[in-house]
Amino acid sequence: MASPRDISRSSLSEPASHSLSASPAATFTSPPASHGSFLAGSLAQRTATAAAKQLKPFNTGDIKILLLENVNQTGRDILTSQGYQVEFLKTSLPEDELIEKIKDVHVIGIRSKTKLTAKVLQEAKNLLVIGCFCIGTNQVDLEYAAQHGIAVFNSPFANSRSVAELVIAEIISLARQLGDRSLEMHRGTWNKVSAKCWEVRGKTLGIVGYGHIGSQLSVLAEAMGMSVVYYDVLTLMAIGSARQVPTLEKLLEEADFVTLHVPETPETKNLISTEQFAQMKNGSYLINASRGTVVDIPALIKAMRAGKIAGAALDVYPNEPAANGDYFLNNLNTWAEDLRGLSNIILTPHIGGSTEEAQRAIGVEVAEALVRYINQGITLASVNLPEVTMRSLTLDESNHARVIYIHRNVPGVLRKVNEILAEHNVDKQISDSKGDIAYLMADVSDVKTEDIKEIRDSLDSLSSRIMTRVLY
Ligand SMILES: NC(=O)C1=CN([C@@H]2O[C@H](COP(=O)(O)OP(=O)(O)OC[C@H]3O[C@@H](n4cnc5c(N)ncnc54)[C@H](O)[C@@H]3O)[C@@H](O)[C@H]2O)C=CC1
Ligand SMILES: O=C(O)C(=O)COP(=O)(O)O
Repeated sequence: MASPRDISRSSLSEPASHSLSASPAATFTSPPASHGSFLAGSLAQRTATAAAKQLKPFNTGDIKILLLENVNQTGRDILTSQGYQVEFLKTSLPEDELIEKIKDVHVIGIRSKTKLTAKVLQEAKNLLVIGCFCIGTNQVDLEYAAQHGIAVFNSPFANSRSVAELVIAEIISLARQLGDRSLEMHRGTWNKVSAKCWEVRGKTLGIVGYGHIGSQLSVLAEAMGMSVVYYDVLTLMAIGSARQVPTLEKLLEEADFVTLHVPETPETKNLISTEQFAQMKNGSYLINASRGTVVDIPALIKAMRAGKIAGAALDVYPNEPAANGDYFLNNLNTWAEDLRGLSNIILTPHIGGSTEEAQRAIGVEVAEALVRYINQGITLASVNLPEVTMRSLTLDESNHARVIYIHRNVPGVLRKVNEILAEHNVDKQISDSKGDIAYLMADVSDVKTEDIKEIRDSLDSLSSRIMTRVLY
């Protein structure tokens, strides 16, 4: 019986194609009822990248990839150069269209907008791996993906500097009311004022979440003569003269500028709400370039109308549109009109990580992780599967197969797997677990096409199996 992630035998009889330009026609088995195994090649097809002296894993032209949300050209080039079939869209998709498209693909690449919920992922019967071409992975049901053997990769810090620089710009812009002055000039009004405009030198910046972005920002802010305090759920080493404070309340009491750099979690939902605004200094400023759910926006509107908060910069919103255009926030959020009517508020369309440098670096990092996973089964830097790596097989090892067995982490599995592999020569084997998911990789030598089928079928029959892949 055909297995869910099998590529059909008819396509396997064609030679592997790795051309840059053409997407080879590939035949796929129709989507089966449940997740299962992935046979990615036959022994007859073994070929190699001459330069790298590495074995090509299978007919890469059979792999279908859907890239959404304008993933950078660098990433697209890396994926197409492998010979994969790459479909590219500039926007994210509404849920019904996403469900239709995801049914067919082995790989999906997204950014922060596309919600890969359990409802969507359960339709993705062929899906092997998700690439988040961004930092945040809150838009993906990571647990569901792990339980179904779908690896998830992201780019943990390639856009951190871009976000930190945007925040620096916003600190000065808010202190000098630059947004309002510029708008007035655009409307033809000359309004030269110094009242309630400040230097940032000597002021205190409070950073909530001292991770990649928060700590980078700390360095830049100190260089401008600011004092830095930070609050984090972890005890973290201070950079420069920054100082960790024990509670969020303490930070809010001390800071002239509060900036948020936490992930979206149940704990960070409405982290800054009415009570927290009351704890902030009179005339202080709030910046949110983390996730829209972290700030209670109606409470912010009230605090700004009351003059408690002198200015704010928001880059992220609880509901964001799928594509660029003349939407505005009003269609998605009831408070949008009130927000737009406030003074000294900078509203940007989630551009914290949107620089050429960041997008190029993310494209390369995530695409390379996808290629390593698709071709070699390497899970290094995966956010939801155990990290397992083995070196690539070389041309001299053309009679090898790489067996990947993703399984429930229950007692006795290794014994059963080794009984299956015992008939062959296992050159290398490595296995690791993360929670109740385990990942095993073994390189087996002197195997024939029939052996591969037998190994795969035997592993598929084990009750612990989540997914089996046999490469080469
Ligand atoms: N606006 C934009 O374009 C971008 C937004 N982001 C957002 O920024 C967030 C932060 O990014 P990174 O600094 O790279 O993440 P990170 O994971 O390096 O740092 C997050 C820090 O927040 C801390 N934290 C978690 N929960 C907390 C809580 N309840 N209270 C206080 N601290 C808490 C963590 O311990 C960690 O130190 C991302 O999760 C993403 O949502 C990231 C990149 C671009
Ligand atoms: O990297 C992140 O988490 C971001 O928020 C940036 O998202 P984007 O790639 O601009 O959709």
